[in-house]
Amino acid sequence: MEYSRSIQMYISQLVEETVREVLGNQSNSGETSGRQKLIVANWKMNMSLQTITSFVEKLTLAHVRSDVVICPSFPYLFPLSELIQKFNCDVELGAQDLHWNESGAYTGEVSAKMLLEADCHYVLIGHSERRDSGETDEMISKKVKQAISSGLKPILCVGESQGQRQIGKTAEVIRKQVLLALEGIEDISSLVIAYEPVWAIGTGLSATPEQAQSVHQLIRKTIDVQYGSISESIPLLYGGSVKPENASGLSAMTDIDGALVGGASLDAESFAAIIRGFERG
Ligand SMILES: O=C[C@H](O)COP(=O)(O)O
Repeated sequence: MEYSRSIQMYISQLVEETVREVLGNQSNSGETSGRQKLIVANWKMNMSLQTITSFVEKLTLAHVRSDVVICPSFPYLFPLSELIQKFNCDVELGAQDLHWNESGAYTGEVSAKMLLEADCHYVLIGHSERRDSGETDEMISKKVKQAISSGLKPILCVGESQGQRQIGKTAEVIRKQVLLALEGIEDISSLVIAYEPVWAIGTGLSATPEQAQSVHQLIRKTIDVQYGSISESIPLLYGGSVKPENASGLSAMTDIDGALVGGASLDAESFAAIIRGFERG
């Protein structure tokens, strides 16, 4: 009797060790990070007053569980905020940009204070479409500082071009973009980073989960070297042709904590399907 109990204990110990070993080896999938999934819609210069109403209504009915943020064009922030309250929709608002100064003679710009008044909690900074229009790393860094000091959560966008990837410069470009954007910033507890390879944006050509994971790992490592263990709590989103079909594959990667979705976020059903994909992954 005693003998069979110790065999049983030995077997269950062995099973436990094997399970631990298998899980330990699955560094790229299935591991629980403890980070809540965050799915962000970047509507860019799209939608209308009419379409945002039906969008919020449909998204509310989809009853998604993840943290969801919608970043509309500036004029839609206030009506969207009202719709979110009206339908009791569990999403937060983000802006697509901000200025680094508090106020002044900056025609066409929007301040952090104005975004907070419009009920924004997040703000995209350094999107490649803005970098393309002349936004420099220095401007991006000032915007990140302004967002953090004002109480907005910056979603810092980084990503390499196709040419940079082809000549093997991806790691160098990403590390540089991250470090320059965070130069002189001590408190990064509210930071979110989105990895968006430029060649995957709006092209239908998404990075594979493995390609994205390897850059996300590099970003986390870069933050770790500079800031230590807080790197483990920074949400890292992937963006670039995210669709319902590739969401769960991306989400299964250890360092992919959510998505920044462009085109596929314009339709409430496809956006909800992406959110569900991330919840499954
Ligand atoms: O901000 C979103 C990204 O630019 C991705 O856009 P996309 O999903 O249309 O490729």
